[in-house]
Amino acid sequence: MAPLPSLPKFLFPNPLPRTDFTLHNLPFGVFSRTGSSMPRPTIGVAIGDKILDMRVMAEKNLVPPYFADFYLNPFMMAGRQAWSEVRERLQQYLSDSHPSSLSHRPDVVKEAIVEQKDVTMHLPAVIGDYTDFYASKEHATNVGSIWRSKENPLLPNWVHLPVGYHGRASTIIPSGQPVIRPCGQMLPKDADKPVFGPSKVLDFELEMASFVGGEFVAGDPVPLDQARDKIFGLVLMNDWTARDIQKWEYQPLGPFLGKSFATAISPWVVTLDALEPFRCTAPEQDPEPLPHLRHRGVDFPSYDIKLEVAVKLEADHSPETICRTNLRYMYWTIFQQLTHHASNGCLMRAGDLLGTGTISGKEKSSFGSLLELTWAGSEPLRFSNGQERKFLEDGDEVVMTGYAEKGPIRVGFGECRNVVQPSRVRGEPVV
Ligand SMILES: O=C(O)/C=C/C(=O)CC(=O)CC(=O)O
Ligand SMILES: [Ca+2]
Ligand SMILES: [Mg+2]
Repeated sequence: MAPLPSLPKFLFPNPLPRTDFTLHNLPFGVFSRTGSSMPRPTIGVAIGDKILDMRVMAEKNLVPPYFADFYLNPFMMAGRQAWSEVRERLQQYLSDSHPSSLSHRPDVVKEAIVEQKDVTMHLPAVIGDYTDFYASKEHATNVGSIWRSKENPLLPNWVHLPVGYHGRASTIIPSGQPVIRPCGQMLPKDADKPVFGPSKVLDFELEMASFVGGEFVAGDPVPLDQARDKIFGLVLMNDWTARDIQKWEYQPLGPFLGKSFATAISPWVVTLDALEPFRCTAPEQDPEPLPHLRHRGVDFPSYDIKLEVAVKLEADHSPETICRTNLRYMYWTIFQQLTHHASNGCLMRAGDLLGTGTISGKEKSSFGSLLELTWAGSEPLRFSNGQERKFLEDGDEVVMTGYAEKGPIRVGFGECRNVVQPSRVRGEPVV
């Protein structure tokens, strides 16, 4: 099949220089028109710098009625076949030459095409449950070396299962929303008693996350060879973390208030169908996992997705890249994560979010958190304007981006961007 053009000519008579949101991509999100007196969440599909309003498309019977919903949960629940059929129809509507092309329907184009600059993006789904994994061997080895033991950085279970914890869904926020520096308990260096106050060691974690979809039955596992049909798509994720709160609270039950204050995701969900050309091998697993977690006869269980973190220090500073990594470095795949999660009979629901865990590579420049990049603050990062950072300061903005590219095909995730605001107690900054 000849590759699709990047964008349809009838909507983009002047080609855009480069876009994440090509005809190959067609990611789904939820937006509202900025400044409208009654903003209501509306499902949209990103195309170039525009959005196709799916409520308008549903009202005109061009797509199934669940696209008139506020959120993507009903579509996520509809399952793999519906996802692929809708994708095919959208590619026809947005092509220049197909008989169903919207180029023949200027009335629909007029109503259904919105400029991205005129909207506010929201969370794409009502997220019932959120789980985060710890699946990059490089990341787990780094954190284990820094906090526990250089000799034995990984606990014995790590190579046998994707370690995870149940996170907080209520504080998942979309890109663009500020992150308020959290308060909490921490143990100052050399002190024997904890103190309470704003975190001094605020960090990001570069991750991706899967939106789960399809129907699930409580008690039934998700066999690994069916897991691909139960993941709707992926987003970028920043698992904001207060290292001082985390370090004091985490034993023996794992992350809690050091992470539950904010988890940010990029607003456009890129479907696995769109990512199909970018499937790739995952790192070899040694020891071999137990049979239910073994990828049998699947050569390409991972995805080649390039990921970056940039930090903007002040208004006139342009974001500087501090990390470049790739989803393909992750030891436990997104499918093994889902299968492990459901292996005890735990009910998954369409719209649940599974964070991959921080994605670090082998090189220092590919570490996915400041804890690793500055080795717990002992090696500060230097920026071109002369400033240094061990961890994040108020006003710093973290910008995560990701894309996959092969020949003429580009599928990007847009960005996940949040600025740090000072800590608040009853609305007042804490001094
Ligand atoms: O090693 C630890 O004690 C904790 C590590 C984490 O920060 C947990 C986490 O969020 C896992 C991850 O993102 O990979
Ligand atoms: Ca994490
Ligand atoms: Mg977090």
